[in-house]
Amino acid sequence: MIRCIQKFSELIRSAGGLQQAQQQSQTLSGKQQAHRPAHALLCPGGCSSGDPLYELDSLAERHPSDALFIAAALVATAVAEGRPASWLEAWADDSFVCSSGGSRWADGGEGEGEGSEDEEPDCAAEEGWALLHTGVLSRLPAEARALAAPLLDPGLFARLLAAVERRVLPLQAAAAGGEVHEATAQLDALLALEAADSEDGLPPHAGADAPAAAVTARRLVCLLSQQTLRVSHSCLPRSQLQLEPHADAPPAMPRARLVPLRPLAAAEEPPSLAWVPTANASLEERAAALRARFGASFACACERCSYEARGGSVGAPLVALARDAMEDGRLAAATAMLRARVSACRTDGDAWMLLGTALLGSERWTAAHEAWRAGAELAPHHALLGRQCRKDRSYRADGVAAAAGGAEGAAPCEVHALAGGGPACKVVVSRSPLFSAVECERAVAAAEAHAAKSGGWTTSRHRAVPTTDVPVHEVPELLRWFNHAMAGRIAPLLAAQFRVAAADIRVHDAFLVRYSASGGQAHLPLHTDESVLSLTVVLNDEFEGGGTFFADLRRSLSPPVGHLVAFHGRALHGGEPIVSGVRYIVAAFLYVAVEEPAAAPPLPELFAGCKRARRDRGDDAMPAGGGGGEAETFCFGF
Ligand SMILES: O=C(O)CCC(=O)C(=O)O
Ligand SMILES: [Fe+2]
Repeated sequence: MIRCIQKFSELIRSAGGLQQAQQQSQTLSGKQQAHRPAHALLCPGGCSSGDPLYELDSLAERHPSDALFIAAALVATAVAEGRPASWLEAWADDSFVCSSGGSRWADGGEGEGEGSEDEEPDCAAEEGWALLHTGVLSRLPAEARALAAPLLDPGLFARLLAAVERRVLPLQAAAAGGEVHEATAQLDALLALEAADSEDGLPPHAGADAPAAAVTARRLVCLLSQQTLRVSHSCLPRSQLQLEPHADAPPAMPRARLVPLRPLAAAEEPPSLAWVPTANASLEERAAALRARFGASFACACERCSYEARGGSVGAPLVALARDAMEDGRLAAATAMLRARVSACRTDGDAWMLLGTALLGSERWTAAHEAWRAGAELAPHHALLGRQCRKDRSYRADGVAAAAGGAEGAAPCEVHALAGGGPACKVVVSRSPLFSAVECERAVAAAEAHAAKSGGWTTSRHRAVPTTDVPVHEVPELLRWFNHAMAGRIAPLLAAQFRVAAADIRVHDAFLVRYSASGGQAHLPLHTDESVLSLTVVLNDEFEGGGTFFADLRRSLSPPVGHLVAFHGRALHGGEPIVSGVRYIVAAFLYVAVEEPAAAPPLPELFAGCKRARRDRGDDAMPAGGGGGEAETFCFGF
């Protein structure tokens, strides 16, 4: 049996997004990469009977409540994180709200309610401490043992157990019984205690700049049912633990649960979690971590280990392995697995779709679109592939590829060089309008009419940094206008400015964006686009503020109606907040078709030096309204 205490840092990371998740009522996803030192100290997985941690596990299991388990987790956390004994003392000794009865663990007078004196003395506290003490010390390096000793004190452990029974078990019961208000109120009190700790100069719980939500996670760890944690290890885990808002209306107690990371690789696949860091860890690194965790004879037999050990194997769940690799950012490995999959099973639409996505993530735009096209032909009933290909066709039909002329006659531009150095590392702004006011008005009217009859503007087509928009290819009038403009006016301008062949420019996505100062979206946070080149076309001027903000330039560019701003997709930029009115633009993400020799990245020399930017959105380069958090990559939807 493998039972694991907790993936603390995963919970903390999940909880970091908790408020966001509550707002967006969506669960967090994606495999978390985490170091789990507390778990490593306590996990009985791989141990056999006689090992103190195995015995502690059995003792905790025999006990009717989770108290022993939780108290041991707290001690292991304190040891693993180098906390002072006062951190555990604060847990054990505070006069924290105690709404339930007394404790069976309390030693002489520590238990609060009636009953504690009368109950049978329970030797599990002593026995539990002895097992914890021996087991944890045996896993610590010699030099860490002296530091851990004060945390492994028997009296402190007994008081901790008492406190867990007093405080945590009622919380658990309240949460389980649906008394979410009661549980939330008590949790708040715990958080107040935590805040007092920090004011006293105790180390903050999850690093100096951890968000407050991380603290919540620490406490919530204690609310988890042991049952949730009885899951075996796999380097290709089926699930992960996540904190989620309670389904009931807020204020409600968030809860942790196992969430699937992917579809089953095989019908009989058992549930699994990764108990060692697996993202970007080699077979050897994982094996070493697993041996350290589960004992010298532990050998992982998961699908990923088997596949990697044999250098690829027939019958491996390639799509599941590829998804996992993509989550870790191992895109070349994912691409190879998916290529193997689609040559073995040419009609696997999911594999073709993912292959395109992996190629896109590697900025192999041409190959990505080609994979989607080939997939749609071979798996004609695959809905996503079908949509993608219809979209690609709509921008090609009478569009960019038809641009006969080269750069000759292209409209002149004002050029702003960006840091990075390559010839494409710049922003260009047309010196004269490319579009008449009438054309722009018509485009806006077409988008508004489409939104009115099709249920409104879309707000979630783009994953990381969504705009409020209407996809150009879904509005025939807009599409005709846009394709015509691309071929005749935009592509020649881009060809002249960015030294690419006009006929090679392809549209990856195009959309008409609406910003509103009075409700709706008023700005777009800093981000990079999923494109080789991007452009915006200004469609109106009935607003104040606004413009396309460029971090490198530290300013917004906001030319008059009909003008175009174009830049390479790696430039960090955003939509400057508007302060009044409504702002409309067309935005387009473009790539350049290349004859791609199998593995070469496209246009290496053109973009040399233009690293894809990753900076905080809260950077002072961003004017008010930028918000906090990470700069994101703008990914398209349909
Ligand atoms: O609002 C703007 O000017 C920028 C829009 C943008 O960056 C985008 O849609 O990706
Ligand atoms: Fe953008």
